[in-house]
Amino acid sequence: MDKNHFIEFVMQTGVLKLGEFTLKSGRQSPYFFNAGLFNTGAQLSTLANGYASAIAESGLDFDVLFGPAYKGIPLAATTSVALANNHQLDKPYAFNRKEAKDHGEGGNIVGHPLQGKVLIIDDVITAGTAIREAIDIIKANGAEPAGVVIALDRMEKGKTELSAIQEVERDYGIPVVSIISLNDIIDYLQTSEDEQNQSYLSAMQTYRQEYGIN
Ligand SMILES: O=P(O)(O)OC[C@H]1O[C@H](OP(=O)(O)OP(=O)(O)O)[C@H](O)[C@@H]1O
Ligand SMILES: O=C(O)c1cc(=O)[nH]c(=O)[nH]1
Repeated sequence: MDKNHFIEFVMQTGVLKLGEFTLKSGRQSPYFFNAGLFNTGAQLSTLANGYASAIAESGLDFDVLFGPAYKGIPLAATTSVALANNHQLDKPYAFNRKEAKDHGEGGNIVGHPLQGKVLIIDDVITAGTAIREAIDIIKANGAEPAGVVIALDRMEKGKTELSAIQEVERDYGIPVVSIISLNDIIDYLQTSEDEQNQSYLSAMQTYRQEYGIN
């Protein structure tokens, strides 16, 4: 699936919405990507195929897929299925509990132990907080991060003039692979014949000027 088809897919499913939203970072954004709305088997299958292709094309070497709670959980589970079905890559996966369990098997990692090189799979990166927390969990378990795969790179500044993603790549020496970026969404809106889409374009461009890296 190319980038424009992926954008059509996320707009049709309501995952990508244009409007007014408050982000985890406190930023007021004219768009929001809610991966929780990939909520049918067919949608998850299409999404997982997209992630699996991005992983296979990246050539990233890893031992375990890790989906940070909560929205990373179905992403890791379904992408591991797509990697096995489409790419003959049978990789183990894991996810964390946000609150540690103190009975039964205990702990806060579910699935395969975090060992060796761990590939993080998540929905979006804005300021990078969630990814840094995921890397801390991987390191606390004695494993090392191998890279990050996300659906949407919002291309926003992190703590410096670099993007949050560039800072993660610099600080941890790992690649971040994304299916689409903010620039792809703006390009798509620019060529869209839908008047409502067109009307959000200037808000998107203003937001990119304020928080974006270019
Ligand atoms: O780069 P950041 O500024 O950290 O923002 C992006 C993160 O915020 C959301 O997760 P959230 O922590 O809200 O958890 P959820 O998966 O439980 O919705 C989203 O799923 C990303 O992981
Ligand atoms: O920055 C966030 O909190 C955020 C942005 C976005 O597009 N989607 C999301 O789930 N969280």
